[in-house]
Amino acid sequence: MFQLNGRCIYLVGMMGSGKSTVGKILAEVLGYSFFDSDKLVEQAVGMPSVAQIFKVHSEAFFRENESNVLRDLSSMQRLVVATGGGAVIRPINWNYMKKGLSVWLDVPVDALAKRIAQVGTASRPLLDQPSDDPYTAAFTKLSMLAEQRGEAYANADARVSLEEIAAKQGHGDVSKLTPTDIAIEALLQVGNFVNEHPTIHSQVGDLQVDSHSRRVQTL
Ligand SMILES: Nc1ncnc2c1ncn2[C@@H]1O[C@H](COP(=O)(O)OP(=O)(O)O)[C@@H](O)[C@H]1O
Ligand SMILES: O=C(O)C1=C[C@@H](OP(=O)(O)O)[C@@H](O)[C@H](O)C1
Ligand SMILES: [Mg+2]
Repeated sequence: MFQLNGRCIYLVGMMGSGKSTVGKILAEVLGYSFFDSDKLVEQAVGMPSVAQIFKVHSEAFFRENESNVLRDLSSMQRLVVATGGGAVIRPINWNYMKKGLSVWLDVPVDALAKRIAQVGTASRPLLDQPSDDPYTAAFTKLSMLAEQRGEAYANADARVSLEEIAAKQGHGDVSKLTPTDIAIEALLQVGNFVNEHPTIHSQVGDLQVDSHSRRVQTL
């Protein structure tokens, strides 16, 4: 059982880790609104895709707009925000995200590359290497990024490790985990963090997570 007091939840993690997919489920369960920061940057810039923003402008231009979006969101309440995978590399973004709670979706690189190969790399400009097949392109670049960014993701308040969930479920296969399994673990980890870092307590709005019955109840 824990209470969020309307604090926003920011999902961080590598491309393909499921931030956008799991974020929508979390928002629904919590009665929060969902925002995808990539979509908000597209709207702010007036372009239809992140890929086009990278192409017409630059990664630096995208990062500047990404920070502006996170700054604007940080003054709001009751949001689940799926950040872009690179949001963690700018310290200023942590100033914004620390106004709420951050959750790292920690997914093995091989699983990330398999997911991305299924949908293609076109929408993720950093992975789009036309000379390679999509799995190899994604795996090679993601391995490098994971190495560079590992410590930045570890700044998050809570970590959801797919390897740990799969081990708990007794099969060790992360590809069997559904977005719902991951959302439930995220709620449990957020609950642990909130309970270990108590703020002023009130009974109304407390959340009770029961991972066996898969129920989340607002008291
Ligand atoms: N638990 C999961 N199992 C299998 N595929 C998933 C899972 N979560 C997300 N995906 C798929 O992986 C891809 C990347 O997910 P997405 O939510 O867009 O990640 P992110 O926003 O972190 O880049 C999407 O095609 C999505 O449908
Ligand atoms: O990791 C990154 O640097 C990026 C991740 C993307 O978002 P997703 O993590 O939702 O794919 C998007 O912001 C952009 O292509 C850059
Ligand atoms: Mg996304």
